[in-house]
Amino acid sequence: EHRHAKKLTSEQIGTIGDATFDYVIVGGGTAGLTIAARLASVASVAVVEAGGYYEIDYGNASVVPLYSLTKIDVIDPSENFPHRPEIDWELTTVPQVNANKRVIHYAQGKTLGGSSALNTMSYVRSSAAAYQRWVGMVGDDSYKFDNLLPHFRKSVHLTPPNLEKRNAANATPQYDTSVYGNGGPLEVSWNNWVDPTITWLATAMQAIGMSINPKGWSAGDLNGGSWVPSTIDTALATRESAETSFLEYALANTSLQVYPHSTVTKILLNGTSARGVKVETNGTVYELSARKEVIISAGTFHSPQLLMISGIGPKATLDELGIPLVADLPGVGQNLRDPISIGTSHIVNTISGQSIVSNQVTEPKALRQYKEEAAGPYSSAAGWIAYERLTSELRSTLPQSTQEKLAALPVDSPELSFIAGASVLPNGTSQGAMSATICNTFSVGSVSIRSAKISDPPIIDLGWFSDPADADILVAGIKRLRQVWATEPAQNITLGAEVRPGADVGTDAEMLDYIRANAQQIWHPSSTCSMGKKGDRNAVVDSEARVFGVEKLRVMDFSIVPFSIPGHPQATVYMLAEKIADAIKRG
Ligand SMILES: Cc1cc2nc3c(=O)[nH]c(=O)nc-3n(C[C@H](O)[C@H](O)[C@H](O)COP(=O)(O)OP(=O)(O)OC[C@H]3O[C@@H](n4cnc5c(N)ncnc54)[C@H](O)[C@@H]3O)c2cc1C
Repeated sequence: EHRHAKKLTSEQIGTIGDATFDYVIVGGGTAGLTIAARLASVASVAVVEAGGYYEIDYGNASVVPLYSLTKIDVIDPSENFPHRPEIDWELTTVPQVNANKRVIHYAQGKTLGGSSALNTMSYVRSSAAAYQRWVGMVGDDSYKFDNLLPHFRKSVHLTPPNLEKRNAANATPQYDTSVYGNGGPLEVSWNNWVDPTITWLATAMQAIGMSINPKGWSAGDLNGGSWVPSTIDTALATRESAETSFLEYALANTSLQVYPHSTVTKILLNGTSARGVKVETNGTVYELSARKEVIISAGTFHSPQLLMISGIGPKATLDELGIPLVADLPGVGQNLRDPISIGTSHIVNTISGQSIVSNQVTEPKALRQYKEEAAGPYSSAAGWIAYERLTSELRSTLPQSTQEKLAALPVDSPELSFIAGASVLPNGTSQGAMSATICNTFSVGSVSIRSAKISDPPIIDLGWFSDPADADILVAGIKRLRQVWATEPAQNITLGAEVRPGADVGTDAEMLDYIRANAQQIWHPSSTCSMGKKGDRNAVVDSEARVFGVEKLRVMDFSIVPFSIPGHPQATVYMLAEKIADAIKRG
């Protein structure tokens, strides 16, 4: 039941053919729909999106919260990933030389809502310390957490957790109501059901010091543990994305024009001034002109691709491909940061959402609960996340060079995050899982192009472990998680020996090997069009997202975040789009 999919009316679909708007937005994803909705309240705006409605193209897999962990098969990172070209860009990386030459499939939403339509829905802002670091990198105090707070608040409508439906006294979310916001289009709340296995793992993390953070994950302090809020419509227990929030809002309140199933193939320029974009819809090619600005919101991999194809990027790359140079910006595509993660798991004696819905006896009740009450296992996505700085004991086991790198980071920003999860094996057995993810990626990757054609996918090198510090920190992460598994609450539920990494992975060297062979992305890549100060090596846009050296052109999506920020991206993406929309309106 595609409860949310609203078809566009004929007046809301852009007419194919040359046309002129005040603003043309490239990409109807998380950032693109947010900024389009805000600008459309004061100007004429077109948003061009390569995909359609995910609710129609991908069905319940992209709508039912539990499925964000299971049925979204496009998140398979292996080379043999299932092909779903209607909602995924099907990007793959070059072999990762420091990760056993693995080729990684990197899912990215190709649909209205972009990656907010495929993500795991966790809504987690970064730390005040990280935003302070951002202030230093761009030389602009407006990036202090306190100054960003109004923009965070503007996007959100908070619904308090439904404790009756959650029915788990030991999983009552603690949070600071004052920081969320209540007037925005984006629903943020907590799941209507709590997974029992995750409750045990959360208790185990608390047992070794990851105590509950009373303010939760939106107040600028990422330390301790918390029941994580989600972008979820709790009344229906369905995914909230940029499409169900900002696009719906804009369609009801503005005359935004949407060009679905349409691909921007090039930015059009008059000298060094953007004048519009070239678009292709079902083989028809036309131009959309922008009286005021073109805004690129095509995501971390496609925004740099589009800039380079249009002559904005590293001169050497453009020269090699015979692309006429418009602006020599060496930083385009050059500062890719991808946080890396490693998992641990045990067989457990507890039930989980997935074990309930995969059992023929218990599934019908779960389905009834979901359909009739918007509750039960199907209504529940992510659960518990803890953030931590390394304990001094574990820090002292790291190589000196890695300790020095960590010492250069802000003192109150976390170094590892731990996510609790649960899954079911084919024989119906429950498995408890905890992963460790680095919060500050030192390794640097890149995005480049193989031709001037948008249909040729970008060349993506995630650069995994190009800086050995990242692998060292993951070794510390495995050790920390083994301490969690050794606590009484975890021991109460585990059966048999560790499944992953397994008893044969004991020494640091064995753990490093294991990490190179098994580490994964958590789909938070950033920084390929970094914000920075003019002339800085990686700087592509200024603090108002304007592309250096090109007039009337901005990039506004997660690619402009200048480093890998702790936390989860989407809260910051929505906030940034609000902030830049305000700047444009003021300007
Ligand atoms: C599997 C997965 C799980 C995740 N889990 C979480 C999570 O739990 N919490 C969290 O905060 N973040 C999570 N993320 C990350 C988060 O969703 C993204 O960082 C964020 O949505 C990126 O927003 P964006 O606007 O930069 O790009 P996107 O939302 O990806 O938008 C880019 C849009 O541009 C369109 N586009 C690209 N090129 C063109 C073109 N040439 N012409 C027309 N359209 C084009 C794309 O189709 C897409 O719609 C996850 C991501 C994934 C993939």
